[in-house]
Amino acid sequence: MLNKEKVKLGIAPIAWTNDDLPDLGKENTFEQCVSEMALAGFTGSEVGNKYPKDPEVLKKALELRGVEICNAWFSTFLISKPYEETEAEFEKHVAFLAAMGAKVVGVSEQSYSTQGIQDQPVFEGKHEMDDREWDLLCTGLNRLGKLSKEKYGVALTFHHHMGTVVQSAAETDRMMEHTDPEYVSLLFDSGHFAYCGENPVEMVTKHIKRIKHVHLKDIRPEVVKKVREEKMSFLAGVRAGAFTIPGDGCVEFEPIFKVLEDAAYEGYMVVEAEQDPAKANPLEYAIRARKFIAEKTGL
Ligand SMILES: O=C1C[C@@H](O)[C@H](O)[C@@H](O)C1=O
Ligand SMILES: [Co+2]
Repeated sequence: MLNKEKVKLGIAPIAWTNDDLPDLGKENTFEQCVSEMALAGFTGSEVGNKYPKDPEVLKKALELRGVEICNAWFSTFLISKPYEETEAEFEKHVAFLAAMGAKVVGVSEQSYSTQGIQDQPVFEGKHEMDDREWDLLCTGLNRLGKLSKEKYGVALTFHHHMGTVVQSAAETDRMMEHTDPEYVSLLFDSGHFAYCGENPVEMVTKHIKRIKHVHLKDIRPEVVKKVREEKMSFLAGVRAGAFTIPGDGCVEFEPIFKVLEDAAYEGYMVVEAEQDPAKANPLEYAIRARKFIAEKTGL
């Protein structure tokens, strides 16, 4: 059994309103989103664009609903911009998270990322880093992680992601190997490994000692096949329903939960399933996801 005191459950606002595709869920308000998260039985949330920027205002709205902020995405540009530029933005972001009481920050290297490019097939043309870029990335992550840990008590967790320089198992392994475990941990996202054809169970097993945040994301394999065959972009795939809640796709979650349980994982598991809210009612899917987690883990 996963330890109820140590493992908390969150859900990402991206199922209600998608910051990368603002027309998806534009009618859904911040209040509806966080109220429905609470109603479905989640106590943690990540941060969306509609969330109040003032930490006190946000805290009050969340406390009323028994929800807290557990993480927020941060895009780094360590291999394409001067380190200082990324650090200045990162520090503001981490200060906000620390004020909200979050324990981790989820970082993704977005230099040359194809994730937001509408007409770029997600399975083609991804940037491959050379040795110099690998060094810039890993050195930069260590520096950012040291800053967030030592100044704010927030752990840097790295999010591997489709269309980015760290997408595959080999790229994730290399990033982990060349960063300092003191300062850089992994944000394990089951959906992104499954999407690019990697085995999420192998990846969670290999990196469990350094995983400090988990995204529970599932994929619809028939949609991902279509994305590959029809050379669709990442965002076109999202619209078509490539992602869904855990238990609704082909990812095997039982062995993933078992690895987390055996390692006495402590931290958040966050349901993250961006899809069109007009087709997949966010409250309904949140309730289904919560039920699935309860059935499989006892949480
Ligand atoms: O953690 C994530 C944040 C999103 O913005 C992203 O595109 C999604 O796929 C994801 O895993
Ligand atoms: Co994710």
